[in-house]
Amino acid sequence: MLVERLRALPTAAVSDALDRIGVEGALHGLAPLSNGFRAVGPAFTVRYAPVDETGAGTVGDFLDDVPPGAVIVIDNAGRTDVTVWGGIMTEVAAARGIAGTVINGVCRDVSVSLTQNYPLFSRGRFMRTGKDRVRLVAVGEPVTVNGVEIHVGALICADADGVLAVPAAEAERVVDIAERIERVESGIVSAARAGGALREAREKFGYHRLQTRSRA
Ligand SMILES: O=C([O-])CC(=O)C(=O)O
Ligand SMILES: [Mg+2]
Repeated sequence: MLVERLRALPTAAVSDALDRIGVEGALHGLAPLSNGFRAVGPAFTVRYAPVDETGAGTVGDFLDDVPPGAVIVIDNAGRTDVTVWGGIMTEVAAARGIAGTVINGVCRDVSVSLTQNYPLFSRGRFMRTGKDRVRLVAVGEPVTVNGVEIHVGALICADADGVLAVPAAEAERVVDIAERIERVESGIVSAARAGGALREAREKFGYHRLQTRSRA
């Protein structure tokens, strides 16, 4: 299954595979709260906006609608001054088998995520709540993070290096290419460890052009 194959791949190889087919999927500026965090699964998208004149707004009630195995992608327009995720949400998401949460913004109650080993990826951490400050404006609609459009069902792949969104229609091709890149890179390391020159191993295996755009 595609999600399982993706789970075995580092984001670095998947990113190179996206480069190779000319698709933008890397979400610049997002990082895990802990280097051990890894999350792979179909995106469940959510978007927030600042509260309007009614002042009514809150954080997180959509969680009851998220299926197990999904990766929640929250777009709060990159805001770092108010949270859109916290400890209660972490506890509930972890208990329900949600694969992780990616936030174009910040979260709080970080220690709960670390204790629960629940994978969170964000622009950072901050304690001031989004309650009364943001309102949910879309669930299940495409969101755009740093120019990358993410649709529901795009495969999210996140690890210590950061977060990628792979469009569902390209996922099989991307996984095939990324697996090949991993095999080639292993071959280079083996050849260099066996005493060969790194320069020669890279040349022989075509390292410099693994990620180069190709129509083949
Ligand atoms: O206000 C928030 O960011 C939500 C929060 O603390 C929680 O879910 O525990
Ligand atoms: Mg809290």
